[in-house]
Amino acid sequence: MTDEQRQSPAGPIRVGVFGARGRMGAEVCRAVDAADDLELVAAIDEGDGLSGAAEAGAEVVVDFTTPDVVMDNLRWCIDRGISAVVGTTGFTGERLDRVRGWLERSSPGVGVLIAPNFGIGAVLMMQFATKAARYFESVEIIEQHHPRKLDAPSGTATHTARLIAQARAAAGMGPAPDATKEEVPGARGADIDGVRVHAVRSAGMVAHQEVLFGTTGETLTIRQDSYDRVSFMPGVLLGVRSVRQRPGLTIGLDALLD
Ligand SMILES: NC(=O)C1=CN([C@@H]2O[C@H](COP(=O)(O)OP(=O)(O)OC[C@H]3O[C@@H](n4cnc5c(N)ncnc54)[C@H](O)[C@@H]3O)[C@@H](O)[C@H]2O)C=CC1
Ligand SMILES: O=C(O)C1=N[C@H](C(=O)O)C[C@H](O)C1
Repeated sequence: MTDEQRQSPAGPIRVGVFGARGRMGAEVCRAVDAADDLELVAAIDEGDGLSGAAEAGAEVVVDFTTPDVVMDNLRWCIDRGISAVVGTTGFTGERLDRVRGWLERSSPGVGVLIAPNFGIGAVLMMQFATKAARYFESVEIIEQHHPRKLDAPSGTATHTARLIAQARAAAGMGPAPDATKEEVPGARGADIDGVRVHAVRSAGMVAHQEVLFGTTGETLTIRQDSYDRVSFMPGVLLGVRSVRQRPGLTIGLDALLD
């Protein structure tokens, strides 16, 4: 990084992208390139080495890689005082605690935003589902994705299930009643904090989720569909523009939309 690069606080935000040749990373590179207030200074994928981002003076890194590598990437950013916007999945409670620990020991002002879903509709779908949770005895989540997705259930479905379980617990409700004996293991989906989650993988899909609630005589379905990865870009760019004003760890896009 040159002195000239360091001395441009009012200039465009200098952005690095990790996972730049992936489906999401490539879209993020295009979106950053097209934004007047952002400058794409590093586009890094597997095998490139991360140091190019520091050498180019990245102030914010956007990570869309894999659950296997994202923790090392984040540690690398935090150690160098680079803020990060993370869409990569795989964040358990234990992982989030580790990130918080790194941030407590980092230079002040480093922000990390980890969002299971950057789609505005998806954020609202999770909020609506959380609001509905206490009114319905039954709840099931059906997530549907493209068949090249590496993980199941999706980060969004896992996060939604946890939010619903917390809302039910706060209302004094336990898991949804279910008398079914599985004749084939997995027939009833995964159990996340007492909420059943079903993962569909199909050609022709991008990212979709339904939350199905049921009570006596009625059901409520809350559904969100991302038909194109551009749907995630307004949320990602909002994160890039905001993350340095939010030192520490922010989980989810909700706080940035208020
Ligand atoms: N939060 C959100 O809104 C969204 C999150 N995702 C998540 O983002 C992640 C990526 O998804 P896709 O782009 O579909 O996957 P992808 O497989 O198309 O892209 C991942 C990229 O990361 C690269 N990579 C692997 N190791 C790396 C390393 N050490 N350094 C730099 N690059 C590395 C791969 O070579 C690949 O190009 C997944 O976890 C997915 O679930 C996807 C869409 C939206
Ligand atoms: O891999 C994807 O495509 C997506 N991953 C995220 C997830 O696991 O929730 C977000 C969105 O569903 C797309």
